[in-house]
Amino acid sequence: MENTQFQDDAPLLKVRGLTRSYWARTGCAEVDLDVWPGEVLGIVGESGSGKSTLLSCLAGHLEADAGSVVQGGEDVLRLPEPARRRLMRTDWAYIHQHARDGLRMNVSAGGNVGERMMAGGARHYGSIRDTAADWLQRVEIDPARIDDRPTAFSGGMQQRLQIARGLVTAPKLVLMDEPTGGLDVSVQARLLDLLRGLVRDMGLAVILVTHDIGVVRLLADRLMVMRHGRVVEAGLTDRVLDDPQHDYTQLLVSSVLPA
Ligand SMILES: Nc1ncnc2c1ncn2[C@@H]1O[C@H](COP(=O)(O)OP(=O)(O)OP(=O)(O)O)[C@@H](O)[C@H]1O
Repeated sequence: MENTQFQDDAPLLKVRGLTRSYWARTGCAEVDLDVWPGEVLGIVGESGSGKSTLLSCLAGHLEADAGSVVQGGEDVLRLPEPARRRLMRTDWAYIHQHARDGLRMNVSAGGNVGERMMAGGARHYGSIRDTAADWLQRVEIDPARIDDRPTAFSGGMQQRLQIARGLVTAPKLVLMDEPTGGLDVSVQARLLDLLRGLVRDMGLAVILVTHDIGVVRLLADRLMVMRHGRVVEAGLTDRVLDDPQHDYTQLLVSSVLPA
């Protein structure tokens, strides 16, 4: 008989030994991490520390050289391509730094959200449109703009639309790559507030890559610090930021390192 107690206590995602090189250069090396349901794991490090390589391997945008990424007893890295794509369209979401990488710019705002619902099996046009309108409202976009294309939106609106598109299927896991990067400071603050509310309300598990300590302080429950492709320190966010153990983390926290 299966041990349900154990299953309830199991991490949502278990990553072991994830490694990816670019010829002789290390992208990320032997990364281990667990993500628990409903928690935000922040990954920080200076430019070139391997954050994007790690996230890209998890998302399947990049092939790992070694390691495993286990969800529900299955190694996601070894899924056949169609199953992997299905996972990314339904149970997982990826929020790109640049909204245009995660949106279809020549499709209406409602179409962008509806398309993802349809990939998850929704078929009824009326309810898809209603849900899309609800989601626009949820991310503070006027639902009257449902038929506008993202090209007519500001950068902040585009990012909020990308978030609506990603979250409409209530994914189990959201991978975020610098979700507030490249936006004005005031727009960033509003977006962070919105993200924090959505993460809390939906109980989302998130892996959040950023070089911005302020972003992880606000959003992340736990933190992992990377350097030269390896994890140098990990722990509860407050502990890592307020009492960093590793010299590199101390430098990072005191913002001496370049972004
Ligand atoms: N396509 C590539 N070809 C060769 N080397 C690469 C490539 N992409 C990344 N690298 C190297 O891998 C290492 C990790 O880079 P990565 O982009 O993952 O770091 P990062 O922490 O995400 O940096 P950033 O914050 O600037 O995006 C760096 O040494 C980088 O030069």
